Amino acid sequence: MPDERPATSGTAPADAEQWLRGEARSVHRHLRWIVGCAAVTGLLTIAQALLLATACQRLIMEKSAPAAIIPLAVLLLVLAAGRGMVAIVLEQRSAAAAARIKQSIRNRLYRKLQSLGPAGLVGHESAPLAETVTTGVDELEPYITRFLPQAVLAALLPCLFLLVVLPAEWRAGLVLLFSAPFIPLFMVLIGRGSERLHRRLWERLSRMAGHLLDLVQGLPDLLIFGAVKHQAAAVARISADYRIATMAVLRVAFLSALALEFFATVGTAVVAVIIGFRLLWGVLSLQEGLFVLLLAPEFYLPLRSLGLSYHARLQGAAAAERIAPLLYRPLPAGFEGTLPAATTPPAVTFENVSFRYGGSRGGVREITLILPAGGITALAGESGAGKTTLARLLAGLVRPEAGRILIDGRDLNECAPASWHARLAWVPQAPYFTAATIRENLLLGSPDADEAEIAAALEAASAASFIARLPQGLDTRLGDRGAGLSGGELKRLALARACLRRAVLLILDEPTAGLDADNERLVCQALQRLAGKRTVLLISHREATLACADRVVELVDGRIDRGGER
Ligand SMILES: Nc1ncnc2c1ncn2[C@@H]1O[C@H](COP(=O)(O)OP(=O)(O)OP(=O)(O)O)[C@@H](O)[C@H]1O
Repeated sequence: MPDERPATSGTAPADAEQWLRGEARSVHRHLRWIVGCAAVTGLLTIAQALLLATACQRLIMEKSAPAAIIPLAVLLLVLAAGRGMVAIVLEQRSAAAAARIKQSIRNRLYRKLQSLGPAGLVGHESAPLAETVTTGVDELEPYITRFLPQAVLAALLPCLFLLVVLPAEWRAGLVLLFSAPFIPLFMVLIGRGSERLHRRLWERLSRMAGHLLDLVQGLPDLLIFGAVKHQAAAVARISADYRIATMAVLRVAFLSALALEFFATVGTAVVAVIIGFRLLWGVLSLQEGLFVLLLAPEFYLPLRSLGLSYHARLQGAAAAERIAPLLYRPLPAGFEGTLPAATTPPAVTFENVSFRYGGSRGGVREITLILPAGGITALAGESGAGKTTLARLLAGLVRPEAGRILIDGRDLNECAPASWHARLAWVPQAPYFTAATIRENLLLGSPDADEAEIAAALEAASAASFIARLPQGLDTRLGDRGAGLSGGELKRLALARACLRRAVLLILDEPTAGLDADNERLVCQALQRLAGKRTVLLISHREATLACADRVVELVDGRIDRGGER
């Protein structure tokens, strides 16, 4: 069931692990089952030890016939089966709790990323973000399915065992009582060092993921430039870094397992020696001695398992440290406002707008410009002059550092990106296409469009003719990033997609790049038909395209060149 909770807001928790435990509380029904299973496991273990000790007492000390202990043996088998079933329920409940928590966190993360949009995610690279939403959320699972149940078992079972061992043989009970704290103590001491290692492991993993993504996307260029060997060496280096970081984490995990085994073994051995002497001196019955001896390893087992799952704790805590700040990342001020739905084209005013990438590079400066409602305003200028930046500012993909953009007099800064995006359509320089059919790609921004609307949009973007030539027409499947069509055809498809959207503002970045003169003329005619009902911002280097605009504004080095206006 989808999580209907709002994308997380408020102040970020100081301790990410505390946040994760808070999340676990949302599945308290499952957690109660886990605690119940832990208690039942403890009671069944005690009963098993008692039955086994009684059976041995009767067989060895009281020389009973084997047939006399058959009921005890049957009961033992029933208890063993009971323990197995409780273990299955425990596992099922922990897995169900983990699935619920993961689904809820993932939903909220997606919605948070959507609310933040590109403007709110400036400074975040996409590969680590994708890693956080996918692998990062998965890494919470061992924390919930292994560490949390083990922590409950480790808190409950040893106390339960001590309660029955102390009255039976208090000396052995004291050995258990005083040796037990060493296990969590060493677990924490060793674990502290490995927290840093876990963080380093994650950094290496995201670096490797980002590098591999770049590599796969740029493979054709790398092949042509003959840089594959060099890149292969870089991949080998990054993978080696990751391997070294993984080995360091595993070394600590093995070391901690060794320390835990050592204390548990020494503790059990001391209990065995005490019981041995007390049996020898005849002050303890075989039944009592065996009962205590059987419970000694069971006493350490939950503590040892907790120690072993400490690795899962660190892994989950490291993942929570990446997820919680993202979930609680504040929306930029004013992002919550919504623009009312509009059917008329807006008038847009740039008032002294400045933006520089990273606060220092490129961008635009002190732009004052009016895009009249329903008109076509074109931006011209040399490469790097700031045209795309202005389009990105208008689309709300980046926010002005100074100045304001007014939509029908309303500051764009005060509006949630989603309500603004619902009003616009845009054709970027490199439009996004996914591995799906042409129809699915066309319907990306307007899922309800019917056949007649699709046909009209394709006609307007002069895309109908080339689609008609494809054997499967609109049902032709495209590859990744639109593979299967030429650059010019993809441009026309992107334009058709923009026409299809019932938007009141169109932003077109080089819509005619890659088109021949005939198609360019057709697209310009279509644009003129679209204007009137839409405000259009058109970016182009081509004179024939610029000619269809009502007004051409020239950008030079990030500023408007008033002398170049046409
Ligand atoms: N992501 C970025 N990080 C840093 N600087 C950038 C970034 N994107 C663009 N710039 C810089 O901002 C300036 C304006 O870039 P912009 O893409 O707006 O130019 P443009 O006029 O659209 O160029 P073109 O016609 O080549 O597309 C350039 O100097 C560019 O180097």
